[in-house]
Amino acid sequence: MFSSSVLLNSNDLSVCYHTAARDVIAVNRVNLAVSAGEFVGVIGESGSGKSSFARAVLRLLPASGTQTSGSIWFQGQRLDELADAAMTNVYGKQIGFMPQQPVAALNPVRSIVSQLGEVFRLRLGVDSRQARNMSAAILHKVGLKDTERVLCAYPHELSGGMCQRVLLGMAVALKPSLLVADEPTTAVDAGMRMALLDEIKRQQKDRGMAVLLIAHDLPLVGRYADRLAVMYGGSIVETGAARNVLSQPRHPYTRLLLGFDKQGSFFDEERKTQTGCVFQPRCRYAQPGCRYEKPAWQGDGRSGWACIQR
Ligand SMILES: Nc1ncnc2c1ncn2[C@@H]1O[C@H](COP(=O)(O)OP(=O)(O)OP(=O)(O)O)[C@@H](O)[C@H]1O
Repeated sequence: MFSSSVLLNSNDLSVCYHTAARDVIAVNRVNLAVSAGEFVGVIGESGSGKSSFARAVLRLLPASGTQTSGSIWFQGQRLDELADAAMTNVYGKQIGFMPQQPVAALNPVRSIVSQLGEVFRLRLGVDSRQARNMSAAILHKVGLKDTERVLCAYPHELSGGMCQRVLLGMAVALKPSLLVADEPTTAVDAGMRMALLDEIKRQQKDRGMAVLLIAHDLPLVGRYADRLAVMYGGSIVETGAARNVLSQPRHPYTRLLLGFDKQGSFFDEERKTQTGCVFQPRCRYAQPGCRYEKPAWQGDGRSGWACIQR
């Protein structure tokens, strides 16, 4: 179905959380492929399942979360069946990860050089002096100027944007072919948001690295991504080349996010329909059939949408 340049492929991937109150289907049969060197933005409001999808791909789901269907392929190997030791080797070297909360992701009682240098010491077996030099070089590459000060600093002595750049440096330090970034710009202000996305884009171009960026700001991420996948209620409702999705959104939810249509009611987990279209309770174009009929995907794996009305 996909060309040999496909790096990451999720087939029919589903994730469920088991809680005392009920089971939550966070990701519902998601198919998404990322090609080598491609920048894919996964977009949706809070609760749409973006982070659960990313964490399932990385096999970092919390104990209450289970992959209930599908498979995840990366460079020809099936990630969801890989032994833990083999998966450890994938982290950093093949897939870099930028988590959501920059300050929480860094150890507060260790300096940056200790944390960043460890990546080089443990994974490449270099000594402390080499690790320090490599750390300084990578900080410089991700746009941090005063590298000596940053190396000696503790996370609380840096701004949110600087911590994010440190995390970006850690994620790309071992030259992975894919960077997964989960809402990397949530903790920073608007100006810093664009600077950070500029930096991620630069890293993608310079290194020929693919990027899977999880975010909620569709117009903003659309400026950087080659392709967009729009998620709602655990499903991808539309995907396509960023310029096409932004200029001619097909799915009613994408139209809503881009301001083509007026705001409907907000997503309510309780109203998530199991049979019909997941967006139907909120859709201004909904017809009676939408409550019962699951919309078929119109298009192929690279581009398409799921709506019977449009
Ligand atoms: N650890 C968990 N236990 C139970 N339910 C969870 C857990 N994590 C997420 N969920 C539920 O799974 C669904 C998808 O959540 P997820 O965090 O993946 O969405 P998201 O689009 O990434 O949202 P956000 O942007 O707020 O992180 C939501 O209904 C959420 O409440």
